[in-house]
Amino acid sequence: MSFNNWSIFKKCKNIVLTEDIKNKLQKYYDILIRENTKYNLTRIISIDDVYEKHFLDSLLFTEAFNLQNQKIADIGSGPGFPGVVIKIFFPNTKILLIESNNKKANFLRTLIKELDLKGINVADQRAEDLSFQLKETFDIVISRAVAYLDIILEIGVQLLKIEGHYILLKGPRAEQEIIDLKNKDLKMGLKLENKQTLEDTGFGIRINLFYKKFQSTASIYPRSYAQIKKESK
Ligand SMILES: C[S@@+](CC[C@H](N)C(=O)[O-])C[C@H]1O[C@@H](n2cnc3c(N)ncnc32)[C@H](O)[C@@H]1O
Repeated sequence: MSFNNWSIFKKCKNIVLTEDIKNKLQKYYDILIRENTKYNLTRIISIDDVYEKHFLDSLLFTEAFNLQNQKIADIGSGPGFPGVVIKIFFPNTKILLIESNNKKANFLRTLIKELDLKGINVADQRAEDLSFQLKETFDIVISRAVAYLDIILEIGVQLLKIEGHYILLKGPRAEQEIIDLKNKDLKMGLKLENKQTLEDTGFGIRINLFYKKFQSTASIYPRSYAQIKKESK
């Protein structure tokens, strides 16, 4: 099965859709469907839905943020969203996919190998456990659909360089999640700089949040996952 509705990518004005990219996306789709029964990766399987609700959705934040050659950590990549899609469209970025589920991490390794992607690696660990080993290493930390805002910010904050950006691809509850933070972002050295509200593509409105790290984060963060979760809404 092949995809034809390329006009949906016109929503992303700063991307160039080359034949190589089109071929890689097709291959990505084929591998995803082939491996889905084994790894339980996604409930979205129709080709049009995967391209729009996974591939395109992983890229829309680039309308509000300039991607070039940054070093990026994608926390909880699952089937590779957004990290693998970013790598396909922005090959000069350097990406670490952090995925705590071993099976999914194995899928990501297979995907990277079969797509012949370079400058992208997989860590099958919890992001918070990498905090001090990879402290202030990344220009960008990004995450889609992994945890409530107060939890995901604490889990990944130490990985981010000072002046780096934490980008959260969130759903319609984002506004409430910001309220529930109760300034925890500022306490950790993060400030909300921009908010991008996108039209509903079937999952409700997408709200992308752009935080900037204005100072080093105190070493009490991240606390144990149990403690973070206990305090969360
Ligand atoms: C709902 S899936 C979302 C996957 C993908 N980002 C997407 O948008 O489709 C959440 C993923 O995050 C992973 N995950 C959850 N907590 C994590 C953590 N602390 N560190 C690394 N991965 C985590 C889970 O194993 C799961 O694969």
